[in-house]
Amino acid sequence: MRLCQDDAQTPATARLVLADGTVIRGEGIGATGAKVGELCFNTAMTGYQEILTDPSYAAQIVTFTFPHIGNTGVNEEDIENSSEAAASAARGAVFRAPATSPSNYRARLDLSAWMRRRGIVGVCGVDTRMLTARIREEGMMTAVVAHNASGVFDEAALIEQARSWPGLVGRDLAKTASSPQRFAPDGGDWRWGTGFGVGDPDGPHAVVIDYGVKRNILRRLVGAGCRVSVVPADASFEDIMAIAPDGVVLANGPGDPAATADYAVPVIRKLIEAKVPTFGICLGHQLLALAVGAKTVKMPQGHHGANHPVRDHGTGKVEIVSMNHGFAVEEASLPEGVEITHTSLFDGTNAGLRLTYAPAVSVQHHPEASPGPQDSFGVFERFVEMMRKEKAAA
Ligand SMILES: NC(=O)CC[C@H](N)C(=O)O
Repeated sequence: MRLCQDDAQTPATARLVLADGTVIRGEGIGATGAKVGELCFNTAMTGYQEILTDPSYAAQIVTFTFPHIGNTGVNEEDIENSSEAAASAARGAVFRAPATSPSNYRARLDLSAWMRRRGIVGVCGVDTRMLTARIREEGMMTAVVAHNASGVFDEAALIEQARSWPGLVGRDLAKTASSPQRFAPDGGDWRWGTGFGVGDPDGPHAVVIDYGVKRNILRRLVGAGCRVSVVPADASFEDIMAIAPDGVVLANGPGDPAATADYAVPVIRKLIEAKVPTFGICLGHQLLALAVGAKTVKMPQGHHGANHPVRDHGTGKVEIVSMNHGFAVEEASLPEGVEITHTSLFDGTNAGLRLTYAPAVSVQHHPEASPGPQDSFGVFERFVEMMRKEKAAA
C-alpha cells in the first residue's frame, strides 16, 4: 500500500492539516471540500458506518486505527442518527488503507459514495499509527481534512483554518443534534434473519431527552420492553410530565456537557426531585453529575473505541464496552449521596453513578454498543425493572 505523506511528487487529492502546522498528504475519499474539527482516534475493529453516523461525533474528525475500512460497504440499517439532524455526525474521517470494493449481502453503496452523499470529507493512505501516537502524547488536536480532485491546496489557509477553530470546550452542540420534534422510534433490537424487532405497546413509557441520541439506544429500550417517546433537547419538565413518563432517559450527545447544562440541568434537577426514574448515557451521565453539583473535565485523548474494560462494582464483573467521550465526570467533585457504580479500567475515570436518594443511574459508556460488545445490554433491563418497581410503589 502507498503512503503519500512523504512523497511530494504524488498528486495526492487530500490533505490532513493539524493546527501545529503539520501537513499530511493522502488520497481523498468521500465528499470534496474542507472540514475542520477536533481530531480523535477510534480503536473499534468494526462499525465504521455506526461511528460516522453517531451524533456524538459532531464537530469531530475520526481517525480509524483499524486499517481496513469500507470492506463491507454501507447499508440502510447501520445508521445511528435518529433524525435528519445529519449534520450532527462526524465531519471527516482518516483511514490507513484505501477503501476496497464492498463485499457484504447488506451493502447498498460503497463507502466513498455514501460519504459524499453525507458530506463527510475523508483521507486515506495516512500513517494512522503515527497519528494515533501523536494524539496519545499531545492530546486531541484541531485538524482540517481537505479533498479536491485537482490536488492543489492552499495549505497555509488550511493551517490558519485549523488554528482559528475555537475547539469543543464551551460548545453546546446538543441542540443542533437533537430532533426538533417529538417522535416515537420504529423498531427494537436487530436480529439476523428477522431484522428489527417490535415493541410492547403495554410496556413502561420511557421518555428520551434527545441531546443527539443514537438509534440503538432507542432500539435497545424497545427491545427491553419499553414504549418510547423522544423529546427535543430543550423540552421542559412540564412538557415531559405531560406525556406521563414511567422513566426518563438522558441521551448521549455531542459537545461540552457544561455548555449544555444551562438548559438541561434545571430539568434534570426537577426529575430527581419528583423521583422520576432516570437513566443517563454518556452525555446524559455527565449531565446527571452536573445536576447533582459535580464537575466535568476535558480529557486529553478521550475514550473512543469498542474494546474498553469497565468494572461494574455492583456485580464485581469487568465488561468490555463501547466508549465515545472526550469529557469526563470529575470523581473528586461528586457530592454525598452519589455512589460510584462503574470505573474505566484503562485510566480509572468514572464510568457510572447511582443516586442513593432518588431512582437515578447513569453510565459513561455506551451500553447499546453499535458498534461494540453487548456485555452491558443488561443495564436497559435493570432500568425497566426500576421503572416497574417505582410504578408499583407509587
Ligand atoms: N457520546 C457522548 O454522549 C459524548 C458526550 C460528550 N460530548 C463527550 O464528548 O464527552
